[in-house]
Amino acid sequence: MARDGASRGTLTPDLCVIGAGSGGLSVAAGAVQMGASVVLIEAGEMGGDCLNAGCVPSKALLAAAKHAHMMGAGAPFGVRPQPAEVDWSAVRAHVRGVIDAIAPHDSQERFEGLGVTVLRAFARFVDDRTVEAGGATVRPRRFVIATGSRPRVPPIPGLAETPHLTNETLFALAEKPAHLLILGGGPIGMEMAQAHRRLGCAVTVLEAGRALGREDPEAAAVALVALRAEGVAIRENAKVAAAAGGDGVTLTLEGGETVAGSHLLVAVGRAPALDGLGLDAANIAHDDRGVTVDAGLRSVSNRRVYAVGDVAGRGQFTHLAGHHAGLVIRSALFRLPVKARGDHIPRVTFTDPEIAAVGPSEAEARAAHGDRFSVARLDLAEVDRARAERATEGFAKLLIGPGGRVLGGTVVGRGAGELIGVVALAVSKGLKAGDLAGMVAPYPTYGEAAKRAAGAHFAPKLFGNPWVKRAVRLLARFG
Ligand SMILES: Cc1cc2nc3c(=O)[nH]c(=O)nc-3n(C[C@H](O)[C@H](O)[C@H](O)COP(=O)(O)OP(=O)(O)OC[C@H]3O[C@@H](n4cnc5c(N)ncnc54)[C@H](O)[C@@H]3O)c2cc1C
Ligand SMILES: NC(=O)c1ccc[n+]([C@@H]2O[C@H](COP(=O)([O-])OP(=O)(O)OC[C@H]3O[C@@H](n4cnc5c(N)ncnc54)[C@H](O)[C@@H]3O)[C@@H](O)[C@H]2O)c1
Repeated sequence: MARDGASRGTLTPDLCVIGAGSGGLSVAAGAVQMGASVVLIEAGEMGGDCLNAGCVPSKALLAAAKHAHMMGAGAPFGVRPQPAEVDWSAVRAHVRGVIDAIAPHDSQERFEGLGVTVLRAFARFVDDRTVEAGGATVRPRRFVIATGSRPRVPPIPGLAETPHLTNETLFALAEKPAHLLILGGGPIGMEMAQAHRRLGCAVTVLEAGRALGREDPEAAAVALVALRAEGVAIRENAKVAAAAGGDGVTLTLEGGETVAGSHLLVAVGRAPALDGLGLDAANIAHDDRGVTVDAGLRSVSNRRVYAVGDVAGRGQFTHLAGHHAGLVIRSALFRLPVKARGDHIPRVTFTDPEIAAVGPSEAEARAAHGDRFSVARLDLAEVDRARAERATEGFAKLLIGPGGRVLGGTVVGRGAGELIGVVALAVSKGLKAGDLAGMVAPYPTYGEAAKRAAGAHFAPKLFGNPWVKRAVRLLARFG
């Protein structure tokens, strides 16, 4: 079967999906299995950013780093610690091996086996209903743009000419950085800072504002204390004015101070991948967040077109792209009305301790609900499993709105990413604090934290309440 578009002529499928990353693959797999004809166009590697240069390699690298860290951290458990010896090329092979193990699931062969026509070429709109890719012309009933995002490189004088890494090159780096400078203290910057530090690199993060600035500030503080204690140098409010190469990299801060390192990773956010796609030829409105879509993820200016994932401008997560895919399938194939909500989409930053959240920030919830809003929280120091594992730093915090409804929450600590699932379910289904408090969580698990945080919401009403005490005494008289 041809792997580019050259021999295919004009194709007229139900759906043409542009981009075979998290969003595009989910749309294509779902749609073809429901009977739609699908053309999927991918210019680069099948699997997109998540598999090749994002979630998968970053979490695999963090896993290796965690092992190295644990070897040096046995003392409190009565286990003699050993300094870890890191074999950088073996760590690389581990990361590659994890990608290779997942790749078949996203492969051209698997999708062709499902009945999808896969074109390995760069797609470009030539008019409002036609895309060209390689030698093929595609005129589908509907388009789904799923082209993702690319790393943003800020216009710092000298940076373009200075050798620097991004997520696209970091995981293939052959040599171990002696001193990794990281521009940007968001999720990519902080996850990679901890991974490299634990694998034996010196690491300095230069963040223009507040590190982990999108997280709950109290939760971010817990993670930042841990990272600093491990030796990650984190410089906040650090404005880089110039960059220069040579023997390594030198960054000059506003004010003149210089910071030097062996390598530089740029992780200052993402830009939608729309270059060369020909959106203007197709009357597809777009801005610097991505394709301009309505609540149903449909282009506001070309109704044949949907956008999903990073390029839809509503957040950058694999699970969000997957969620978008489900909505678009419902809309494009079954013509059902759909509305993309954001309030129930969880987010996790995989530092150790992890930070996980869903719903609005505490400040947003307070502004929206005033007196009818409250916070219920539990410190992990009160959870027996956390005590047993000496992982007591952190907390679970629930945001509770009118009528006891769970609006969202934040968990910071070991396993926070697993714990947030139940809070996300509560938000998505409109559950109340009483529902979470009534859940039976197995003992001893971190899962108790969400239940007991919800319980803390009721404790003053139940335990400090003279009416409750009076009722109990009264009922006791009846034997
Ligand atoms: C370092 C890093 C770590 C991350 N970790 C996590 C995490 O732990 N959890 C999480 O949920 N998210 C994480 N993300 C975010 C996640 O990777 C993205 O949100 C997700 O990949 C978005 O999926 P997508 O389908 O929108 O785009 P992508 O996966 O980027 O796929 C887009 C595809 O479109 C192709 N393409 C682009 N233009 C064209 C064109 N004109 N023609 C044909 N093909 C084209 C590209 O080659 C690419 O394969 C991470 C991202 C990074 C960078
Ligand atoms: N665990 C996850 O789910 C995960 C992990 C990594 C990435 N991602 C996704 O990828 C997205 C992109 O991550 P990111 O960390 O690149 O971006 P980000 O936008 O989340 O964070 C970028 C950080 O860089 C800082 N910054 C911007 N310009 C700067 C400059 N010139 N100098 C110094 N600092 C500067 C910002 O203040 C911000 O703190 C995330 O928002 C997230 O959606 C998710």
